[in-house]
Amino acid sequence: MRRYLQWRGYEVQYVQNFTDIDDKILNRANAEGTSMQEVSERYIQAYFEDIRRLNVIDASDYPRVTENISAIHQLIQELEKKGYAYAIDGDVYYKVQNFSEYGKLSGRSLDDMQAGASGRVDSEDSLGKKKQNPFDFALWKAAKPGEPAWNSPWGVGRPGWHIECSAMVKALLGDTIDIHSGGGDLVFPHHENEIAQSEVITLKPLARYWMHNGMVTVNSEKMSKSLGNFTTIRQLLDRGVEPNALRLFVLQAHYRKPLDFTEDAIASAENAWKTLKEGLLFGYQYGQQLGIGDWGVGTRDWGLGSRKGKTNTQCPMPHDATCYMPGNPSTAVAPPCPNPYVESFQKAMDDDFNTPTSLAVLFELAKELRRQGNLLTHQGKTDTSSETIQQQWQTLVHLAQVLGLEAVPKDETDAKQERLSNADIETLIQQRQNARKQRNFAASDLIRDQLQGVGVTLIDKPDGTTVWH
Ligand SMILES: Nc1ncnc2c1ncn2[C@@H]1O[C@H](COP(=O)(O)OP(=O)(O)OP(=O)(O)O)[C@@H](O)[C@H]1O
Repeated sequence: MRRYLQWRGYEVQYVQNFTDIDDKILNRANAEGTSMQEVSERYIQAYFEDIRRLNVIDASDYPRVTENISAIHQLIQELEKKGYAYAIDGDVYYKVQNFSEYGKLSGRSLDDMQAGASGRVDSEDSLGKKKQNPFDFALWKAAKPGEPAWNSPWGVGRPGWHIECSAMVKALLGDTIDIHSGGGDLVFPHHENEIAQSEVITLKPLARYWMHNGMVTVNSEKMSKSLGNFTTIRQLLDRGVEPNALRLFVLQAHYRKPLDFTEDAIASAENAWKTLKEGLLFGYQYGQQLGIGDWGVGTRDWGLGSRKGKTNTQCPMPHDATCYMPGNPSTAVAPPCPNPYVESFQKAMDDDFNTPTSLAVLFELAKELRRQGNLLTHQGKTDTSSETIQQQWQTLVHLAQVLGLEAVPKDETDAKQERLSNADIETLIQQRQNARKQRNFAASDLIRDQLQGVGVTLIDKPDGTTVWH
């Protein structure tokens, strides 16, 4: 999302907060005999390690709750002053009844919710005596013995969960933010409560857009820590799943939809990445053969700066049009000129970040390049002009980069190693025939899959021979 907005010419300030204090962290620290800080720090570092392996750009800021206690105090005091909060026995609660718009994000009405929750007692108010309404929520909690705690106007305690986000948004970004994101499981009560806390103070919308991602599911159930049905990013990467394959796994579904995690889905994302990677490496493999040098490979200053109204004089295509200038280029490949692929990609992404459709554009290009590559390898020529192929490749590299998908050969020989001659293919087919005769199907499947991975499909004929394309 961030890369796309930058590519469209927006300046993006992206703040991502860490909840470094909550009941689960405290329980873990107690179980381990360590401190809350120690547990939080360990998982924050683990998070950075994993997310960077996935090629996710760092946020502009990573505020933590424990670093924003005074901003939290200030907000709670303002809420109290305006009659939206009340203190009782060292706790402070938000009075939902006083906010007439409570429930507007999730489409719930307080009256309906109250009817459905009569007699309900929750863990924040174990005796059911402190809250005036069961949907009032804690802004500040009196400290229990042994818990980390801060002095406050209401006594020693710690912040409730929801207030941290309102306080950090206000402190770091201002009254209204453009986009607020988060998991769909947070719409109620978390985001609803954020709105309630922020908007009665600022009298402005908290966010212009809410982007809620669908849940990753396992057998149609949410993948979660508490259910224990999770596989971590690290487990997947450590067993050899490529970061880009994981990206594809996520991007192939629209972000608002659920995403079912299965081994088959990961395997199919890995296959998809092989196809895309082949396309992304095309220029490094065939640029020389097509007689147009390295196509900008090695030049690292393409298109820096704003995309608006600038003509890229370095564009290798003979034309007058404005070339695309991504805000954050990290590849050494020249940007493409305007073309229907770029338009389709942009149209899909402008439609609430429709990544499945935008990926289809990438695969169309990758498959076309694979076709060209096969022709060049096996016939030594193609009917399509070098300029056209060059544009297709540059388009693919740049659009893929907008989705954080990148592939660069480790060294120049690397790419060539993946190139098989006709004789190589025939030899592999023969080896596969031998394996099949010996009923070693694991070996024969491996050869077929390896060939498929580089774009060579084998077709077994009824007469026992194998042809390929
Ligand atoms: N299965 C999931 N798919 C997508 N996002 C998720 C999923 N589970 C949690 N999130 C998001 O991750 C963030 C952290 O959530 P949280 O710590 O509550 O995880 P959790 O696994 O649901 O925890 P627990 O099971 O202990 O309640 C939230 O933004 C949440 O919306």
